[in-house]
Amino acid sequence: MALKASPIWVCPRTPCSDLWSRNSGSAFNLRFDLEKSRKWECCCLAVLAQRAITSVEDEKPNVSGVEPSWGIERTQGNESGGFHKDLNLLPKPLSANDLSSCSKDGSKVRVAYQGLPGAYSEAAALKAYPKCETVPCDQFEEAFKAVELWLVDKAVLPIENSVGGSIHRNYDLLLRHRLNIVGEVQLQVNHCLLGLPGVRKEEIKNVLSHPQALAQCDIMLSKLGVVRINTDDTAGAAQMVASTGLRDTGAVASARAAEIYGLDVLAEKIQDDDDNITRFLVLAREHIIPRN
Ligand SMILES: O=C(O)C(=O)Cc1ccccc1
Repeated sequence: MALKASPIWVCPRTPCSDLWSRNSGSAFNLRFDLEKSRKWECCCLAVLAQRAITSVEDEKPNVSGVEPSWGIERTQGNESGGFHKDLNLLPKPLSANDLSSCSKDGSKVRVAYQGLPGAYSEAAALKAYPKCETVPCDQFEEAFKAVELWLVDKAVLPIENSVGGSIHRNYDLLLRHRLNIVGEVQLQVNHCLLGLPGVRKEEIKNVLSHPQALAQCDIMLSKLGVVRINTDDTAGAAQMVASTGLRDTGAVASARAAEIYGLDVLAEKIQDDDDNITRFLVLAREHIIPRN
């Protein structure tokens, strides 16, 4: 059974669905984003133009002075007239430092993710861009669309887990959309059993969570003999426990979700495998162009 999180926003971050709703604030958002996208395009063009100028200026005429010799310098005093490559002009490999928290126009990067505040995907977004504005979306599909429509700069998508393996549905999404993979984040996932304040874990009869999270905590949940109920994301499960006020219902989610939704952590690190790592992809409209 898939439950849907009720739309109670505890955290003041902008939910993705709000970005294209018809209220006046969102219309402003959209105008603002279009304006930003224009600025961004101008900025990109300026960068490309600058690169073109730099490349031309860097060009040293070869012997005939006709053909360009970009990236290649004549060796001084080399009688045979051989050439060597200037290694500084070769593209440098990309590194995690290439994930800047600022977009090209200097504004904060906005990163869409599926779920509510406190979801692991949000943690992944913040790991990739520590100062970013995270934008929660109901579904992955919406996170993709938010990038395609220039409402946000990036999206994060869980793609595989060290225990559960590939998340096939998300590979399908990558094929259906034309976004580029511009980075990856690996997140150590420590699941907690959450419940209403004052509840003991023995009182829990039902546990809500994302199917991956429930599967990763199979041993603990079997020991407790609870009924498992699927939700869209782990933070949504925590929010549901908090909003329904059911004392016999718990959630598998992060310690941060417990904090956000005012729940108690009844048990920590309840995943079967201690080394539970999820790999997330960072997606964007633009390609990464290795810098020179
Ligand atoms: O539901 C979440 O919090 C997610 O981000 C998806 C997920 C679920 C379980 C492990 C890692 C990511």
